[in-house]
Amino acid sequence: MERNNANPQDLPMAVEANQEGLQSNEDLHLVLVLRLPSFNLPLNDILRPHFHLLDPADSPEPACSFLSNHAQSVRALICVGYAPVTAETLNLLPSLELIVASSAGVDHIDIQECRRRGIIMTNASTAFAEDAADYAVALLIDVWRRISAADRFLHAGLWPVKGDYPLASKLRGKRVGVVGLGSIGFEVSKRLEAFGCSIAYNSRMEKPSVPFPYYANVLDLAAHSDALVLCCSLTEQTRHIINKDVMTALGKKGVIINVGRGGLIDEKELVQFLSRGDIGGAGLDVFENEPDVPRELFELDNVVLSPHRAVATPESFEAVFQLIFTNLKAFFSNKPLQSVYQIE
Ligand SMILES: O=CC(=O)O
Repeated sequence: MERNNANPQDLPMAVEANQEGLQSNEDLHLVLVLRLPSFNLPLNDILRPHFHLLDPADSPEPACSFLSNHAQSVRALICVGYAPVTAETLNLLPSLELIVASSAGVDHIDIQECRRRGIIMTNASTAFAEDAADYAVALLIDVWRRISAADRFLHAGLWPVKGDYPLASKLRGKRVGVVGLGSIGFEVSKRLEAFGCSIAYNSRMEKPSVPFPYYANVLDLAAHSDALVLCCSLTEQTRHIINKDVMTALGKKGVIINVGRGGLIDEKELVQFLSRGDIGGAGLDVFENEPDVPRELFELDNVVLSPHRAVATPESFEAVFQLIFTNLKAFFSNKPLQSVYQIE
């Protein structure tokens, strides 16, 4: 999947030219890049003047032997997109200290093995937060106001035939439960407050600095919400956090928006609940088995579907490249990292 078609020279990167007096490739810090070959970002071109990049995808050698032969002393790894970083891969990298992920979600990385090894991880949710939040709110407005469904009604020429389109639902006054109040969830709550919604949240821990009511479990949050917006990471603890009981608690008018990961929802149950009208609607940017989307969802007018695009704008990719650069530079200069992913 091509994530960005921007040319490196078009990127208004604030990455200054080699200010540290690095003269040759040998002077540059060694960084391993792991990416699926189809992931073709201009990131390597941007980083190459500053770091000595090892990219197995550019080599004819099989990845395993490339890592064994060339990556024994690598201390920093950039994981581009959703390239899996398994315990087996990590075993081939005995000197690894840092993984810089270019994504917000890190469920493709064996984070427990990282914790065991004391490997620090950074992710990109701060760089993606605004775009992901805009998209989540857009999906919610779309479901409540039935914009995509009304669009289909007009495209099908049904207005003159069927008359006025049914009324939809107002945002102001609705209770929205945000699941995961990290950088993305926080941006969602700021936006929805401005629309006159009341916000409550569930997160790994209560956040004392946040004025919204906290629910320690999602079931209680669902029982007190008109919509749930899922913004949390997919981990062993959050897999299928939205299950049958939570959907029942949310109720027949309840709406679910997911910009996190498909695995946060028991998708088979969701399809059943939506098909029976046991919840009110859904806006889904992510799915359990992407790019496969349950076909039943295509038939439902109260469901808005999107192909995992919530975070993706050229501007957010620029911010991610900047973040990756800043974190790598800080790491090699023994300075504090700009963003650290807290492994539980
Ligand atoms: O889903 C997108 C991401 O995790 O960056």
